Amino acid sequence: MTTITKPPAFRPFTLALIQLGSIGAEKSANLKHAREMILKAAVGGRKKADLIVLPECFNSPYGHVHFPVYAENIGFTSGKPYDIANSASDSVKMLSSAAKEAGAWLIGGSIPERDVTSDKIYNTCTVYNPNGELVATHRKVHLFDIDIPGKIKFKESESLTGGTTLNFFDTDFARIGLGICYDVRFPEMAMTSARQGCQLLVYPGAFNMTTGPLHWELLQRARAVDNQVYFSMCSPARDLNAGYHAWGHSMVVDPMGKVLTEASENEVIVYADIEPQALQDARASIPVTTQRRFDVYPDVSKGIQG
Ligand SMILES: O=C(O)CCC(=O)C(=O)O
Repeated sequence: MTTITKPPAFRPFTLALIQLGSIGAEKSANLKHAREMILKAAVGGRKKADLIVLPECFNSPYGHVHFPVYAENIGFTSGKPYDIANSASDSVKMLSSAAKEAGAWLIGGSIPERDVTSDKIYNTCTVYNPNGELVATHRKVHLFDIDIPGKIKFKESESLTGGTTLNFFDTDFARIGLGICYDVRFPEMAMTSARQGCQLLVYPGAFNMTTGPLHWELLQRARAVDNQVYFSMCSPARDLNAGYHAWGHSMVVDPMGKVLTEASENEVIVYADIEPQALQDARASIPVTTQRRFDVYPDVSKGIQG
């Protein structure tokens, strides 16, 4: 059983979401554009961004046929130093050097990852500190397999495997929990991260034109209010010439469920100031975190991980 350490002191910081556009077939062009946008995001707000986020599947078109073609070997083991210079992943190398140049923490959206030992492919988020070190990864746990007749059918499990761990990382300003897109529909995951001390949960995502208008904001506000945490999802920009039409609307929600910032559907960088006081006020005024009745129902966050 892993012991969960005390989270770092929660301090004010600036979060930047890159709603990336122009994601095409050429991976090197996608990486070049993402790099330029990371450097732009670092300095483009009212204050310097402390944490920058890219969207789900930022280095390739979105679709199960593309994942095996664009998949890269990363080979990260949690808790062990990672040798960036000898990484087999061009995306990891770019993200590492961009985080270092930006001098900011970076949640590198997600990329298709091929695990060399098993040959399985995962939808994987990688995280970098301002020195460019790869400090955490998250493999999408819940695969996006849905079929809404006449609207959208998508089956990630045709080429991907679901991850088996929940993941967070510590910065000098907050503990941040990770998920990817469809993971947001499973409240147990966000609840577990919050109970492990995360003050902000970040899920790179790419909702669509059917579930986006109905559920994108609803789910984020629900997860924020359930857990009295900051919650954020970062989407690609909508491209009607692409095979998959992303909803866009990258957003940041505060612990009371208020939307602090929301993108349109175009390429844009949006910023939010994260204030610990808002989390403390929410928990003090509506004290659900101390009113839970584990004598009536079980604490499902126990025993999942930790
Ligand atoms: O849950 C949804 O409606 C969309 C999920 C999705 O697009 C994804 O997991 O990539």
